[in-house]
Amino acid sequence: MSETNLLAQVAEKKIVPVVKLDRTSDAKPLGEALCAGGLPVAEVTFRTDAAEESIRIMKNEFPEMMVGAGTVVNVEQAKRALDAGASFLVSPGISRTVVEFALDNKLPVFPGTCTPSEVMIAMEYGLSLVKFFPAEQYGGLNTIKALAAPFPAMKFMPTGGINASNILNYLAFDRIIACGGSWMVKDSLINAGNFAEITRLTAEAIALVS
Ligand SMILES: O=C(O)C(=O)C[C@H](O)[C@H](O)COP(=O)(O)O
Repeated sequence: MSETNLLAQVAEKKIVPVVKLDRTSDAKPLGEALCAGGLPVAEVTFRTDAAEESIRIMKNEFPEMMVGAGTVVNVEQAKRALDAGASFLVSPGISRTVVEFALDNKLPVFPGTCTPSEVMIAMEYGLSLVKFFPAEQYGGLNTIKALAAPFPAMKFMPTGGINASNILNYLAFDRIIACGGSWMVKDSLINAGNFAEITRLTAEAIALVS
């Protein structure tokens, strides 16, 4: 998928569920739960060893899903994400080697930023969307508004501490195209196999932002 199409899809959905999977066997039911809730999107974080295979499983089982890799902190993980079929990469911070690998492989990449210098590094690479992480802890919407002002072409995807009670505040700012978050896909729900609750929270989140 081209970066333009991917950005359009992310902007349409407005939410990117950030997932941590301990077991690859949860990948299929989680994909099902997200699709059933109306949000066929997942950022599967490389915080666990299950990430690579889970991305592969979700892409195979649900070809319509937009499955990206999160917490990509080095090129080795970026390669594994590409090999598994990830549609995009997200990092908690900005790594030049990860961004260069993504650009060389035409894989959309959304690095984490929270300072003007980091946004400027993203701009040097021609990126048009960055993650703002950790959003709530770094001052939330007020900080994003101040940070966005000098960079009129840059769009932001805040992540960290966002949930059903504050997402609408973020999305009301037109430079924020989507928010990342784990509130509808909490580890505790996944590990308990409570996929019905994941579908319910996902549907609730989609209804909220629609
Ligand atoms: O691992 C990464 O690369 C991250 O960026 C961390 C996740 O984005 C946040 O953990 C999600 O934040 P919560 O919605 O507050 O759970």
